[in-house]
Amino acid sequence: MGLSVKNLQLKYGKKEIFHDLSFDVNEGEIVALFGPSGVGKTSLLKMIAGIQPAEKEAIVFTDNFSQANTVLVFQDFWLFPHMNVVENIAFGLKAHKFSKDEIVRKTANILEVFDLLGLEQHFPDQLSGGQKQRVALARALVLEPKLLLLDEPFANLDDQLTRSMRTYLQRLQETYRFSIILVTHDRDEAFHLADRMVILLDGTIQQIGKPQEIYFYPSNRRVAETIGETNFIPGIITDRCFKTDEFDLSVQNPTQLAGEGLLFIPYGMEMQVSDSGIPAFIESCEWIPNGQQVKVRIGKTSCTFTNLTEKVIAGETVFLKPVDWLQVMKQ
Ligand SMILES: Nc1ncnc2c1ncn2[C@@H]1O[C@H](COP(=O)(O)OP(=O)(O)OP(=O)(O)O)[C@@H](O)[C@H]1O
Repeated sequence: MGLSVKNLQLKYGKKEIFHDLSFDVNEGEIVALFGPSGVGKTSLLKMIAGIQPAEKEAIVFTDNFSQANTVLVFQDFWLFPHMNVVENIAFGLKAHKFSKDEIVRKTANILEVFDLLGLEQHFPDQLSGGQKQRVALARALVLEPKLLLLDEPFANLDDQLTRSMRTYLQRLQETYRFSIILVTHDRDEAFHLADRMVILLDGTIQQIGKPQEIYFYPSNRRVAETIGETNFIPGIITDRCFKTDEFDLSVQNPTQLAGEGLLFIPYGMEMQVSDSGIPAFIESCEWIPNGQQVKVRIGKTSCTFTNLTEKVIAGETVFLKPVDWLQVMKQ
């Protein structure tokens, strides 16, 4: 392991932001902290970094992790405007009292790793967004942290730059095997980068799991809605059977619901176009880069699917069979 957060609380004055947060971060793991604005993600990173107080024993470093080798990179980079690129990168090394020779060697090395050669004498206001971000990451990684805390690292970059920076970060992480806690609003970013996601909602952790687990099997309706791309079909649950006027289906019923409930089908669930199953009237088909986005009506409910096994045509009625188990939820 590396970091354990145990029953962590946060209040500002009388206002409780979160309570009882517990999760672990393992060596070499990328954990995405995902939740809406104001849920306390930045405060949590600051507590882990030790720049905001936390209760004793609530943040525990193990193995060779420690607060001293944890580095936080803020959303807006916080580069020192009066220092050039080299001075910004060397700042932390000087503060940690590395020798002059070591500072020169480490700085030269990281400039190369981050593709910053030629920009050494530039000041932050002479750099593009992507370059500033690379300097901010270089300044953090030159300290060789075991744990890197990233607060919305790509929020100020355009889509193309974000994609290339994500790949860049992944490559570095694979090479140096540090752990990352990544705070993000961006679901796709979390899906793309994280080994596990921590879903923070309404002052508590709602679910911890691999991105695919959370996408296909969210623990409740709030998580499903926060992740997005959700179809909910109302019906009646009896044991492991879900029934509507149009179809019935064997389902997963992890919380043993009974009576009125919802069948949850994420847009990306693989649905086989078949000669029996859920009857679906095809309302429209749209081309999307990953295939076809199909809008259908199932009973009275409009649904969207992006992973049908066959092409379909608007106006026809087909039958759909989920390739995997579907899950029911409370209304
Ligand atoms: N020093 C402070 N004093 C009082 N309230 C604060 C302080 N810092 C943050 N807050 C409040 O605590 C809540 C959580 O803030 P925080 O920045 O940690 O959330 P967040 O999830 O990171 O939000 P965002 O995604 O918008 O950055 C917010 O309502 C914020 O206004």
